[in-house]
Amino acid sequence: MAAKSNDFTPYKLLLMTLQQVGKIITLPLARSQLQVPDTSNEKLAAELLGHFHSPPSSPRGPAKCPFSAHFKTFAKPVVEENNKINNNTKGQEVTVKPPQPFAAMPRPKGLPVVGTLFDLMRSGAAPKIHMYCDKRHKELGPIYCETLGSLEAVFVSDAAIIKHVFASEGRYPHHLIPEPWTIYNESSGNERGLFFMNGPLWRARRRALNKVFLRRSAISDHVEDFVNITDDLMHRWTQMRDAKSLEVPDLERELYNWSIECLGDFIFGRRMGCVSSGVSPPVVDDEIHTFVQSVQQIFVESAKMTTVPPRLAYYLNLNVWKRFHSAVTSALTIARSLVENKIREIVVKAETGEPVDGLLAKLLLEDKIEEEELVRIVTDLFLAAADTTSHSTQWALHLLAKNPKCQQQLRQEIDDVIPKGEDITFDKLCRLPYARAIVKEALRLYPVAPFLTRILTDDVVLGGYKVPKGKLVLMSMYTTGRDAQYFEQPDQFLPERWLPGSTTTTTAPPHASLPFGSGTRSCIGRRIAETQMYLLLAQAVRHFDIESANEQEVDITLRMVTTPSEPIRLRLLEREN
Ligand code: HEM
Repeated sequence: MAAKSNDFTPYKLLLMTLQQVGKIITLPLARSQLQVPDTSNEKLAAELLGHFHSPPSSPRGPAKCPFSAHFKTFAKPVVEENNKINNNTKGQEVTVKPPQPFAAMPRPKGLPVVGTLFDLMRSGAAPKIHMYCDKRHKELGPIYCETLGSLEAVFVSDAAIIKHVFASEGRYPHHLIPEPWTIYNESSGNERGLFFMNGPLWRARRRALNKVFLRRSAISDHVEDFVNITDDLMHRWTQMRDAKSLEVPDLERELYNWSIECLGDFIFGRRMGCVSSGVSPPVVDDEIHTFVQSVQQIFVESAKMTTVPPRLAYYLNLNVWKRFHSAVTSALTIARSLVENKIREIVVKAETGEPVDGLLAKLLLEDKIEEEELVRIVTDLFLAAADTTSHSTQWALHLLAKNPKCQQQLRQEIDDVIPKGEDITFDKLCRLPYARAIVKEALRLYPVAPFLTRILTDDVVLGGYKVPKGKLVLMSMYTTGRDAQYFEQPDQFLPERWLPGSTTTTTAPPHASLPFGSGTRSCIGRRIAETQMYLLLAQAVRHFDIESANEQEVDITLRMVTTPSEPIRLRLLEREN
């Protein structure tokens, strides 16, 4: 792609740099640009809820299935009255004063043009923006407005206000799209998949995909394959551990490949070859190998553009932009070929009267989504799935490694629900409340998307201030998840806080921890991701006693998503099975 360097003056370049540097902060928020279920799917949600086994009841109400909170958001959108009543954080109703103008909202002092951008740079820039905003909330309260370069946003860390943001998101929720991806789409005239769509098209596609992604049978049919993939990974880890340190090299890549393998199985109905059961590298054909590498590269290069303003990188055709551009193009090209092959297979089957099923067949034949659009949807599903699931699983394993008692309790639960030698099924995975609590707790402490984003589609009163339509709202989920008013000992890993009857059972409102977002644009892959994570954690503690080999505290570094500041190192001591 040619650089658009015409019409440049040094002054323009400087101005553009200042403007664009401000946008760097949009990048770590990237994951929150993905989202969605559909409020109109009440029937589907009710049907799905009906299918689930109910775990024991909690002090806060009747028993819930692991996914019920998620589906209920589709079934019954919350609507609150805007100006008359406000819920405080304890859920009590308080009469509020008439709303104040937007200009009265607390703001940090900043410079003209760049706002407080230099404060952010001094605090570690984009990779540490979750900490920067956490500090701001402590100074300015649960709602404030800040201008960082060219980006003005309202930051919110109060569960009741967050709930109200989602209740006001309207029929077509709007979120922030990461800038490199917007530029790629604009410059190549390329349209993209679900999380780049907006308005009625997004809604129609989301409804079609909800039917596949949220149906119990859609996931349960794949659990056997997920079990085989995870078994292979465990065998591989057993064999590939370093003889002395017992560590698995490059855990991040191992989990990344596992997450791609599971999603590939879900979408294409076949193994991709990214996970082998032995030490040797997986036998994977060149096309899939390049696809996986390209998808990963897209994240690596996007993350680098948190320090180089993306539009500047694009205009100057910098190497980082060239690599990003070529990775996206390559991923789209290979996704096209994978989808085309699958379509050919479906057509042949349909012609010979063989039953055709699976995600692509449904979208193609029932929902009449065209091939080109399917390519975009599939590519973006891989983008949304791979890093999120692998990093979340990595954090959960790290926390387990540091908490041997939790490992033991998980092992006990698994042995009770799935005695050794019995098949692992979706139903049984739904009956592991402690595994579920571990995942919830890991995601509370390390939310993949530390900020959820919405661009307001109407004027809304938030926290007593009139916020005009079109404003960007960033919900600081990292801060809310670690807020002592919601969670006792907020920095401690205490999975039992999510279980009924424990001394630490949380009474936090649901919007205090939303790792998969909320409302009609929340994560469509939640059930797949959770199923995969329960399975992997269960298998891992069955096979190994896990110890942490990290010598110092592992911190968060945002690289588009919440990632560890140094590689997670696990020592895997094989257990007698
Ligand atoms: C632990 C793993 C995962 C986490 C923590 C996660 C988290 C999220 C979050 C926070 C959002 C934005 C929600 C909002 O703004 O309300 C989102 C959206 C999305 N996620 Fe996930 N996700 C995960 C796995 C997956 C998987 C496995 C897939 C695909 C199968 C997926 C596909 C998507 C898509 C397509 C969207 C955008 C939906 C839309 O715009 O309609 N995610 N995810």
